[in-house]
Amino acid sequence: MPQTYSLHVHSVSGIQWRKKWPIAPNLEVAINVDGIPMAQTHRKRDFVPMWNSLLPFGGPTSVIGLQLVVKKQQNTDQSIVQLINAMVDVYSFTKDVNSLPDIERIEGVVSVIVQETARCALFIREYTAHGFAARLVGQIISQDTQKIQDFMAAFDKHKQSLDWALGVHIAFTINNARDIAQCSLEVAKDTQQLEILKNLNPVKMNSNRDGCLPGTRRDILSLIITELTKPVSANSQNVFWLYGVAGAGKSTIATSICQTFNALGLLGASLFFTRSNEVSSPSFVIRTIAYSLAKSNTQMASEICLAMHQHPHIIDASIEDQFQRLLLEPLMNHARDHIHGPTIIILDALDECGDLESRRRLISLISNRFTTLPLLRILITSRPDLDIAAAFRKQSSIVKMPLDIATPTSLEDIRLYIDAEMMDVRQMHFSWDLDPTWPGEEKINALGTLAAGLFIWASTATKYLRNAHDPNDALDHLLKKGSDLDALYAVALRSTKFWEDRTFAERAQACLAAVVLGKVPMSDTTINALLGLDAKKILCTCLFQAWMCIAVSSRKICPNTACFLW
Ligand SMILES: Nc1ncnc2c1ncn2[C@@H]1O[C@H](COP(=O)(O)OP(=O)(O)OP(=O)(O)O)[C@@H](O)[C@H]1O
Repeated sequence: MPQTYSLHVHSVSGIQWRKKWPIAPNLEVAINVDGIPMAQTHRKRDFVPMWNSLLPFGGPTSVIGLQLVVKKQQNTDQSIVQLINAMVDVYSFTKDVNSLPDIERIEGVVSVIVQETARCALFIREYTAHGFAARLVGQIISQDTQKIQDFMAAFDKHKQSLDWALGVHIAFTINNARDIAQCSLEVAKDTQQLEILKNLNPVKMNSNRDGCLPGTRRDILSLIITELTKPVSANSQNVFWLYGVAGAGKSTIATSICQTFNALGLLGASLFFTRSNEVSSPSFVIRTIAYSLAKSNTQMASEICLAMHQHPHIIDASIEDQFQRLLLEPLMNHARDHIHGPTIIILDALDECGDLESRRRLISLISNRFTTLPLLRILITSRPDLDIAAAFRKQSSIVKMPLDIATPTSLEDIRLYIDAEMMDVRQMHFSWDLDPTWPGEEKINALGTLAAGLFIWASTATKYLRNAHDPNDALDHLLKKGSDLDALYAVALRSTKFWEDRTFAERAQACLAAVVLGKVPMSDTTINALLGLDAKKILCTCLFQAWMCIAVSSRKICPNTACFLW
């Protein structure tokens, strides 16, 4: 089956092939550098200049740059120098790029090599930024020597695979090579250990989602990857909070980050909470992270099994105890003997994990204690719900990353998304014989304006068009009707659960109606007067998202929206 590939280059994390849209008649290659589209081709001869153009970002140039730095700083550390030479050696094939027989033949091997390069580069960065003084006196920890040897063996094997792939046929060595590449991050194979670990009773959350459309979210993805891969030093921040309104695209960004680090073998755990799912409970969080970490690293598996042996009732203990015994202590023991690249933990949609009451202690644990965890970098996404925002905002060691829907880049991302989705709509409705440029730039822009930076609106609108009988009619209807965000606002407002308080609901109803009918302006003073001080905070929280959307897009709220609430 012909397939499309895009080659993503991150200046910090290396290169990554991503399979996308298995519909192209030919192999199609798109190159993005740090998310910025550079080129796209169907033909091999176009691939050569593209490949050359990315060398400064992820190819030999940066590897050689790294070599110089390390050599200068650390003449005595021959093992690392040898490792870097092995990396450079593997890239020597790029000189022969003109003689490549066929991209398809080598894509698998190249994919593995670039992933391995990224992991190796992260290891070297960590290595050079960590415990440098100790190595100046010639000390190198035995585990690190082993790790360097593993990397070198893997590069050697990749080089052989590449020669083979170039000379013989399609590179099905990928599986074999990938096995070797992952040898330093072996899963816990010991069946006895696995049996013990199962007692953690972890939950499985569906992470089978699509990440960002290539070309979208490049700024924020690049920023997050850069932050997550910074070498850890004693005072560096390791918890990152990406927050934004409902439907802004947070989970999709988290999915892309998850896929990137999973491909690099650096993902420790990922939990995607959903409100409707009973396993999205705060009580499962710590033990599920511990289980995933153990599965991704044999030494951590041993440490956690030991902790479970020493504390047989840990599963029934408080989450604070679980944090101490199953995460903090094992990680501390592990960190003492190993230098690591980052291990990434992703907690997506924290606002959907339990409710205000049940997650109170988890939020406190995250804001006060997660920052002390060695080795881990933790990415958290959520709406800015009051409890989460209050706890995280006051904690200076948590990095706050707002996902602003009103920026020109967000609006452009949505436009890109609508454009790509329209291609699908055209293909789906081929019987209408739509023009290849349908629906045209003007209508795409109009849809983008209506979406006002909200991906959820754009995705709902394009779903509606896909399912419509006559897409032309449906599109005109949609454009005439304006942005029917009522349903979306209703979900956002209702999800706050404050509506169960009858007094509050009645007051808010009156307040909202007055604002909607234009009797009073929407201002803090009005809200104060109508709801009283106590309710002000609540109102700020629960209407924040919806009203912010309206303010951004300069649209008026429709009275029907309010009707959904009571
Ligand atoms: N960069 C993107 N590329 C393609 N689709 C996207 C992108 N961002 C968001 N979407 C689509 O928009 C919809 C909403 O996005 P998402 O669920 O990530 O928002 P959210 O901010 O996590 O919302 P909530 O707070 O309600 O959980 C999804 O259906 C997703 O497929």
